Amino acid sequence: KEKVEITKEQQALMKIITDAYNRHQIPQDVAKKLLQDQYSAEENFLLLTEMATSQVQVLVEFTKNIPGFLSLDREDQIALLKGSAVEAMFLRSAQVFSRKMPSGHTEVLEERIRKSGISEEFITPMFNFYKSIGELHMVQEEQALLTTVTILTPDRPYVKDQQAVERLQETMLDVLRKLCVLQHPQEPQYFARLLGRLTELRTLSHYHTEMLASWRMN
Ligand SMILES: O=C(Nc1ccccc1F)[C@H](C1CCCCC1)n1c(-c2ccc(Cl)cc2)nc2cc(F)c(F)cc21
Repeated sequence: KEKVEITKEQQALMKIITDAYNRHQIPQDVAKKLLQDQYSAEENFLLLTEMATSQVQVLVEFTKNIPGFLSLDREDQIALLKGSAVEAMFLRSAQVFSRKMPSGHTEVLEERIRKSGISEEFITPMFNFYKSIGELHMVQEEQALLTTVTILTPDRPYVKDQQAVERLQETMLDVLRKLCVLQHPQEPQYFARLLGRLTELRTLSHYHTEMLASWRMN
């Protein structure tokens, strides 16, 4: 049984990324807003556009703290941000949904989202994803690293130097793999499950344009 050990520099890398991830949170808490009031489909659509816009700004600030990201070709940095923005937003939504809340709050939140204006056909795949993320009970380091791995996806459209992105992603995947083994010793396939979520995330993100276009306005 090989002894898994996170090196000093991997520890430092994880701390930089996790601190940045926690620092660059969404200003106003969307879950709190949704729990406080019931909004019309139009108001919900507006709220979504506001949240998604602020999320992109948060993502740009966050990526500046990923060691090596700013050394990538400038145009590739933009291609990575554009290519991962929707996935990062669904990943953040899933993490918001999976947060521990007082009993009954998650059910109200789910109901408000179901009734927000999203068309029926997307509700099930979306909540299946949110629940599969919730079941992982990720620690914040894993959440931060998973978002980082998502951003550093080499095969995004228009990325020129895919090798450079691949090297960075490999670095993050190595830390994430070790962290998973150490955090979930009783579940050797945990890391594989985690990466499997990224496939589900990509599929969900393909629906994004249609989800917006089919928003049920009264
Ligand atoms: O604000 C949102 N997500 C979000 C965006 C950026 C940062 C953080 C976020 F949570 C929207 C709201 C918007 C207002 C109407 C209800 C859904 N949202 C989604 C979501 C995201 C995108 C599509 Cl196309 C359909 C639903 N899933 C959510 C799950 C939650 F637990 C949650 F609290 C909010 C959620």
